[in-house]
Amino acid sequence: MPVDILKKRKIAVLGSRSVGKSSLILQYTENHFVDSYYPTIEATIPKTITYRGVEYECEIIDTAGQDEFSILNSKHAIGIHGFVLVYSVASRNSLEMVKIVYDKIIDFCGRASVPCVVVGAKLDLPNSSHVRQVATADAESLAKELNAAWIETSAKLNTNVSKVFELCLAEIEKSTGKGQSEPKPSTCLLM
Ligand SMILES: Nc1nc2c(ncn2[C@@H]2O[C@H](COP(=O)(O)OP(=O)(O)OP(=O)(O)O)[C@@H](O)[C@H]2O)c(=O)[nH]1
Repeated sequence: MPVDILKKRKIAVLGSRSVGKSSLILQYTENHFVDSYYPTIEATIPKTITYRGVEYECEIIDTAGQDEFSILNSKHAIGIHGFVLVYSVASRNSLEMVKIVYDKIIDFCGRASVPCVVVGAKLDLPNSSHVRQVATADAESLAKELNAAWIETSAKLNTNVSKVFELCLAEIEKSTGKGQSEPKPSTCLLM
């Protein structure tokens, strides 16, 4: 009888400070939301995800918020199968940070592209022009440029939260080469 290969996937969640990375993960893994803000240092959360009838043993890596000057931690680039890049729909800067972080990952890994989902968080915030700073069309077009999936979510209302991780697994599977049984995690570019 064939022995099933345990499908292990590492997913890193990156983006600016306070965009809602931890809240997204907490809602997904523990089904609750907290209004208070506690800056993340770093955490790895195990989660078994069943997607299209297949069980994946995932490690979701929650990271401290990045800015344009932060250096990408090698742990958040090497050995990662898929990336969730989060911005807040109420922060234009945080969308710009998605592109900056993506470019840092690409530079680090020396690959033309990496499996990625761009996530617009805090969808529940009022849709008025003085709150919402990111038009869906702008975010969608950035995701297209990065060859990434895109979705808007609310961790507060649990909208589209599980879809984020399913999309990420779909992107990872898409990147698996023909004849390859398992996707290659990102590696470091040797200079
Ligand atoms: N309205 C609303 N607020 C949210 C949502 N998600 C997160 N928040 C709030 O935004 C703040 C920051 O959320 P975090 O999840 O800690 O953000 P983070 O990106 O992990 O922050 P860092 O650890 O600094 O990188 C908290 O006060 C959350 O309650 C959401 O979907 N809707």
